[in-house]
Amino acid sequence: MIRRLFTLLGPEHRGELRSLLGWLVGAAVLQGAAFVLLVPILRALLGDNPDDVWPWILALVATTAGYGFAHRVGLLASADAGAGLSRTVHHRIGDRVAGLPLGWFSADRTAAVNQLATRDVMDVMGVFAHLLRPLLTGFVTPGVVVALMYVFDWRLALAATLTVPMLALVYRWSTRLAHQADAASDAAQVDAGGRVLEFARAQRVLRVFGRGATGPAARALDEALERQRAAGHRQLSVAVPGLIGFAVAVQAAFTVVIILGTYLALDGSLDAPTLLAVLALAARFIEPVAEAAALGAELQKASRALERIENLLALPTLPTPAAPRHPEGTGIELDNVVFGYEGRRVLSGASAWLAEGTMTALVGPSGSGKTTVTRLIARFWDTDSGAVRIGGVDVREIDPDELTSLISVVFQDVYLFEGSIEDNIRVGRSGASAEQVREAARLARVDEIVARLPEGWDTRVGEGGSALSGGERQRVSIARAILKDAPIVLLDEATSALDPENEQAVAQALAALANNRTLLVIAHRLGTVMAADQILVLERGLVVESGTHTQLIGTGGRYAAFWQRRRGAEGWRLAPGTAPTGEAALARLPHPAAGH
Ligand SMILES: Nc1ncnc2c1ncn2[C@@H]1O[C@H](COP(=O)(O)OP(=O)(O)OP(=O)(O)O)[C@@H](O)[C@H]1O
Repeated sequence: MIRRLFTLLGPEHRGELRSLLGWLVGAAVLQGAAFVLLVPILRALLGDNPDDVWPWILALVATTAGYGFAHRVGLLASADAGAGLSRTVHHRIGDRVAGLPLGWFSADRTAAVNQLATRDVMDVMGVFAHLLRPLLTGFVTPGVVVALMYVFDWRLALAATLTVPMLALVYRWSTRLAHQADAASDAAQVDAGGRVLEFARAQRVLRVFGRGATGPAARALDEALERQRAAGHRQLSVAVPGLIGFAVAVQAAFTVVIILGTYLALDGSLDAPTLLAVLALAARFIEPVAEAAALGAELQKASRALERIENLLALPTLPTPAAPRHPEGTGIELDNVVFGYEGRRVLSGASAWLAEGTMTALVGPSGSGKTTVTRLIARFWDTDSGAVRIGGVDVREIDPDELTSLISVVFQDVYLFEGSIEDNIRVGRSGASAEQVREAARLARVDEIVARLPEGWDTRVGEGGSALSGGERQRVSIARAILKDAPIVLLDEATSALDPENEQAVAQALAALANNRTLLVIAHRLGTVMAADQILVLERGLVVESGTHTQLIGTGGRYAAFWQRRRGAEGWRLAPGTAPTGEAALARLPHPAAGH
């Protein structure tokens, strides 16, 4: 366990931890020595020459002072090590989580990471802060006593030594029982935690259907909580016999020593003062040893927490290039890209070229992999085969920081942080001046939103940005991207129905963003599709058509069929600001499954 902790913490903490261990072991050894000094002191006091006691008393004072000092330094070092450990482990977890592919973050795993970063780190930290000292005292101190007893009476010392394997066996049995019970209870607890999260997240949907407190989600939660309660109960009933068993074993071991001591004393081969001292020692030891046994269960718990942390830290992150290359330009190439989620193929050889500084609209039926294409360009995942290149360089060979600085992503579901609109735009570039933020806001027409808000720029938008409409949130997000000024923009257009004014504002914001940038838009509005330099039609995992609106209409393929349909649709006018929302329209692109 200690070795695993050393590995987890890395070489920078090694010296500090070694000295902590040194002080704690030193304190335990001195404590054992101080206990054993009772024997010569009692012998001298009760012997023929009581004045012989003084050197022993001096030795006792020196040993006790040494123990006090080492104990104090050890205690302080324990607390420091605990705090340092939790900092380091939190950083390690943070670094690893930041490098994991986004696909890893399912609801269950998010709950597990939550538990890992809070409870598990605390449990592991507790090893240094609270467990190590009493555990060492419980094991090292009696060990030292037994070893030193050989100096005074080898027979009693031998008897005490012989009880050690028996104690060790019972101890292992008792901690194994505790381990089994705790593992089951931990699993039930994580499950219940996950269900609580799920229940809270699903509230909106559940309430719409009027099933908040009685539906299947609530039942699943109830059942998970019941399993947790039952596991807790089982945990106690399984672990308690082990603890009692160990306490009985400790008592038995000392009873053996005392009986032997009494026998030897009656026999005349052991003097009364030594017997008295042994009795005193025996009485003192039961408590720390039993306490250490109880802590063994805690140690097991910390060991399991440590294992979960180790497992997380062993997860493969997206590999970073050993010798990063700089892209030349911002043209994007999809070269025979094959990709699937957990084995389910989404893209099966998609190829396309997005010329630098142009706008490409990506269209295709729902689920055809449009969002996936943008994720692969931003390297949220790596392709299974084929390559995504930016400026001629495979994204896997570009330094991750450089890749991040090259790309702005505007999601469809824009998340706004608790704070003012200004704070939210500044996320794009934290060092931007107030003027730069205002200019970006003006270009994305966020200033109009600000004008109608009660406290203007200082209005707090609230977590998630619920104070703003979907189109307005997307305009804030576009302002972020304008401020970031990355040469590549990947944008998932808002599908929510927009009023004509908002529609026009979003279109203008997009136009401002497109300015000289390589822009890929998952287009849901026909106006956007029309404005693109190039349209890519994605279907069955392939780019089945590419070209301008005029070219694609001319070839009479998928896009043209969709277009014909739209032209026939009632009320459809192709003018900016009045185009019908495109999601429904694009969803009617002929789908292979529909036999087109
Ligand atoms: N994280 C994920 N894990 C597993 N499957 C996923 C994940 N994300 C998307 N998928 C699946 O991959 C397929 C393509 O999804 P993607 O979101 O790329 O399609 P899309 O064309 O953008 O769809 P839409 O227009 O509905 O947003 C879908 O079947 C989807 O269910």
